[in-house]
Amino acid sequence: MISLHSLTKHFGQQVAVDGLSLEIPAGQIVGLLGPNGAGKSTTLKMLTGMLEPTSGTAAICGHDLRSEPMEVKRKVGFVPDSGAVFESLTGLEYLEMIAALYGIPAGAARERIKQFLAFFDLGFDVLTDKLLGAYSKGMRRKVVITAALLHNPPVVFFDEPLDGLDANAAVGFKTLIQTLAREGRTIVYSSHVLDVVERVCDRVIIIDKGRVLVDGAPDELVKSHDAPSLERLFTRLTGGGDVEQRAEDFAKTFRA
Ligand SMILES: Nc1ncnc2c1ncn2[C@@H]1O[C@H](COP(=O)(O)OP(=O)(O)OP(=O)(O)O)[C@@H](O)[C@H]1O
Repeated sequence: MISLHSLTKHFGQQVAVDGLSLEIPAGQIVGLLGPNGAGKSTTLKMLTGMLEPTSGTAAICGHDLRSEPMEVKRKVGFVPDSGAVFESLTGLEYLEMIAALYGIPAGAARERIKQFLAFFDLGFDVLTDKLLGAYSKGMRRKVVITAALLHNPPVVFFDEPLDGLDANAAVGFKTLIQTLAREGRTIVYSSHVLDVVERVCDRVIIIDKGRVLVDGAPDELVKSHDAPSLERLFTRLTGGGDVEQRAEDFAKTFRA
């Protein structure tokens, strides 16, 4: 469903993504993890057509990123970590604009938007009474998630999707993505919240400096590395093994 072939991105001298090659089949929820600056967002931006690779390529549902960029965009939904939206539109104006870009008829789009509102337990007026710039962070995130899923894409990329969602919305969201995957959609989920990743994802890929460190089912990775949890495995692999000791030592420097 998603194939990466030596996907690479340089920013000047810096190598952000270093020859990633991966196969992700339909119906899988893949957690893409890595420390700050590892290359996660850059990878997702290339896979959604927002950044051009320096070399290598990828295919989504058989469509090549470079030669069929519009087909790729039709097949993917993306919730970026920035949560950026057009702040001078209302939520409804924004979602109707997104629906029009994907060629969804106005009536069908309105019905679908109402289903998302019901899922998030929101009234229709929240989409009409304010500009997006005045929305709370969680409300904006709900609109961005709706926008990413409105055209019913077979592949969805989430970059830190729970950021700003309240506990109820987060629980509903986790169930939603697990159900979407069971129905054959492919989900790539990038997050720093490792206990959620451990519970939700079928497969975890940890990258650092743009390269894959480990790739496998979370429980198997934890077992094969003899680690107590995914969080511990992550810190061990990414140079954070002594983080607690360093935090303790640093805290002592605050003593009067
Ligand atoms: N537009 C850009 N111009 C220059 N360098 C960039 C740009 N975008 C990303 N980088 C660099 O590429 C590297 C990878 O960044 P990226 O945002 O992909 O990391 P990340 O794994 O998503 O990190 P985080 O967990 O902090 O969000 C970083 O060193 C970053 O500074």
